[in-house]
Amino acid sequence: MIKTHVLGFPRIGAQRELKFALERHWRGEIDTDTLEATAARLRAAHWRLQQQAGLDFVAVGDFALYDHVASLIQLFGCEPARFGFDGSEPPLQRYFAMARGAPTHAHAEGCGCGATDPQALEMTKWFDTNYHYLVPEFDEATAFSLHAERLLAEVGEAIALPASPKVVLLGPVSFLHLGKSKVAGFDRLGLLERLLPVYEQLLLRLAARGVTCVQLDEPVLGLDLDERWQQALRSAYARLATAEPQQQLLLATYFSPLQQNLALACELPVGGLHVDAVRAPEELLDVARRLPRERVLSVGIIDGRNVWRADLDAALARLREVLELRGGRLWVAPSCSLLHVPLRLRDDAAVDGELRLWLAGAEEKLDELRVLKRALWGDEASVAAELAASRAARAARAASPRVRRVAVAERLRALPAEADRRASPFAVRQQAQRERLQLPAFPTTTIGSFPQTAEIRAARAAFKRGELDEAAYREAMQREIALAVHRQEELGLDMLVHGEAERNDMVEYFGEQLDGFAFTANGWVQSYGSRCVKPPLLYGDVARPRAMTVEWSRYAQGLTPRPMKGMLTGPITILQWSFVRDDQARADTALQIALAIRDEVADLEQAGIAAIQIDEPAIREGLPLRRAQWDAYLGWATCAFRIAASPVRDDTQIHTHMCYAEFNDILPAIAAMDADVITIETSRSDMELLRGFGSFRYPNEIGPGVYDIHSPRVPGRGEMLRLLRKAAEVIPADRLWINPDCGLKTRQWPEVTAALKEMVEAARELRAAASPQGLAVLSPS
Ligand SMILES: CN1c2c(nc(N)[nH]c2=O)NC[C@@H]1CNc1ccc(C(=O)N[C@@H](CCC(=O)N[C@@H](CCC(=O)N[C@@H](CCC(=O)O)C(=O)O)C(=O)O)C(=O)O)cc1
Ligand SMILES: N[C@@H](CCS)C(=O)O
Ligand SMILES: [Zn+2]
Repeated sequence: MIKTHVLGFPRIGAQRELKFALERHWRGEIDTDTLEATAARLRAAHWRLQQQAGLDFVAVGDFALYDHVASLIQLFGCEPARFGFDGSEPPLQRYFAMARGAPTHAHAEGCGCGATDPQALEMTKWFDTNYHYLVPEFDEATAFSLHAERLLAEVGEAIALPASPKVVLLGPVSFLHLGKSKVAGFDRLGLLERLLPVYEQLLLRLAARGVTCVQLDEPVLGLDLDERWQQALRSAYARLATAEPQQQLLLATYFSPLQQNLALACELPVGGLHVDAVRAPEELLDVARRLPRERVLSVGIIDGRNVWRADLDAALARLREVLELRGGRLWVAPSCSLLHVPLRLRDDAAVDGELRLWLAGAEEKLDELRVLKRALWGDEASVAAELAASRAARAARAASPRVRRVAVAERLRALPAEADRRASPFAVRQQAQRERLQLPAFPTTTIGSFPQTAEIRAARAAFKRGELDEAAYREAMQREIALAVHRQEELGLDMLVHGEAERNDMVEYFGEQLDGFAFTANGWVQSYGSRCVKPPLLYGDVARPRAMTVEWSRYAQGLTPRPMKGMLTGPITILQWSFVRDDQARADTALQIALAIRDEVADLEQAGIAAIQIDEPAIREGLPLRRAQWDAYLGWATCAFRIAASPVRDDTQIHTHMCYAEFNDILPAIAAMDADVITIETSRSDMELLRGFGSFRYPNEIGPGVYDIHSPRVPGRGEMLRLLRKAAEVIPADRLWINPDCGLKTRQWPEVTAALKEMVEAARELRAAASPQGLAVLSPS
């Protein structure tokens, strides 16, 4: 029996209905019922799409108002004690308090309650994707209890449709693995025994509600697991297998090969196993042979991480091989949840007719599953037209003259060996840059963006609708830039930025201007909570037809005698946050982007810009999930960065910026990027992340973030000074810069000016404290 299903579906809505409803709710404009009604409408619409495509189940439990891991924290009753919930608060209020750090009661001015609002749960990247989940917090006191009302209500909605629900949950071992031990040395795996009974209760409740299939995602099977975590999987599933009454448990893995966990995954006593046959095609037949015959094998054959139309002939051939080995009990699915692709692409107004045919968003992928199922049922004739259309579209893409540019390949081939090296070592460059820039000790700067105000977005929306002409749009953006420059001068910042007003997004903006990229009108993908991104589509060889940022930077520099940092996004971040071609190695694509950025760097220097920042926040996120592949990736990724960064003179200062990262994993690679200055996100870790840079003796200059930009809270200079003193314990003071953690685009101007004022004051106090004895008083070296 061949069945089709999805592991999860996008939830934000084709017109971002969920985003707008959430933001209205947070502004107090709509109540909980109205928000919930929007969410229910979206779920029903998405289930209908799944039904229309003939899926055997609709996915339930994949929907979340903010994040599916945060939903599990509530489902399992392990909201961290630090939030101080007393049980009287409505669940949704607690949910958003955890997600956003919002106060549990509105502090009136001078309400005197003395409480500091708890910080939101930490956000971190979901494996190697651009989606952020909220990190569960565990300690010895963590207890679990079942709060299944919301999930059971969603199951009820699906049954009422009527549809057959398959409930999708993160499995117990991945849930613990993805969480964080809040106390040093606390072993969260020890909580498994407490957690499993709650999973058992849940399975019973779901069975009682008529749910016959539960998908338990254990993506940690794609990681290098030590024996303890492997053993945890064994004992967890041995126990869940005995839960009565049994429904079919489908264990799902994705994003990465199983490798040393393959035998384990095949042995676990569950009803079925889903594997990612896109990321690990080489393992499929091995799994098909090993998995006991009575179990379901779910083959993730449609790429859930990318937007290209599938090669259905190849997929059918693979699936038939599996069928031959196993007989029936074959399920067909996308490789992972479709959360990571836009809902619909084939009618996107911004994509030209030729390119549209090459694409498949979530809805189009459902259709591909429909075609595959019919063909596998032996009814290939009924889908012959669809198969032919798919074949023709793939062939057209492969043959399209838009994909290949001979000059790009030739330029890469001819690139001199020294193209990824600066002319002189850092010490020589540092001297030249100090002479040119004349900055004070502890120079202050920001990461690039200033608030993307409603006015900025409205002006851009009007420009895109054709209601504002190009000259008027340019003037509007120049006014914003002038405002940002003026405010920075008033604040007394040392190295200025133009504020990125003209950018819709730090990646999409470049995608819109580079050849080889297309962009969508509505290809939104959730990044976190209500925030979305529209990843550009990188379909062909990359070239830069003209300068992309120079005019804005030149304009901004013309407004001030202080140095203005040019602002670019690096090749790996552009690669990682775009939907990239699947017909050539990612490394080759990265090098092509690097050449385009290199030309922009050279043009900025030519325009008199003395410092150029090349952001690479996604370099850590792009790290393969298996350590054995790290060196190869880091080799080409750092090379791509250096190619972009190296065409400049010694006295042009190259900055890079990274946020979100467990930097310590990749310190040698960060050093190998050889940026003159790196700014990093460190404030939320209380500078602990910086220690690695200290012990590694990171050789160049560093700006450890001194305040968290994710919160509207304005930190005092005392807090910043404390962090800076901690930083100076590990980094020589003459190499320290002072800056926020990341860009300020999501913040409001009043918070920004207040926080930066404190930051500049902190720098002044530090300078005063450091003289006349010299900076050495602050520094260990
Ligand atoms: C640093 N981060 C980024 C990641 N990935 C990227 N591709 N870019 C990033 O910056 N990954 C990690 C983090 C994630 N962080 C964020 C932070 C903020 C957002 C965000 O605010 N997204 C916006 C959409 C941004 C955008 O594209 N804006 C466009 C369109 C704006 C829009 O919605 N226009 C309205 C009309 C507006 C009006 O009339 O007032 C419309 O079209 O209806 C623009 O500025 O032109 C979001 O709203 O979610 C994302 C990730
Ligand atoms: N220059 C970008 C970096 C974000 S990671 C910004 O400031 O928004
Ligand atoms: Zn950042």
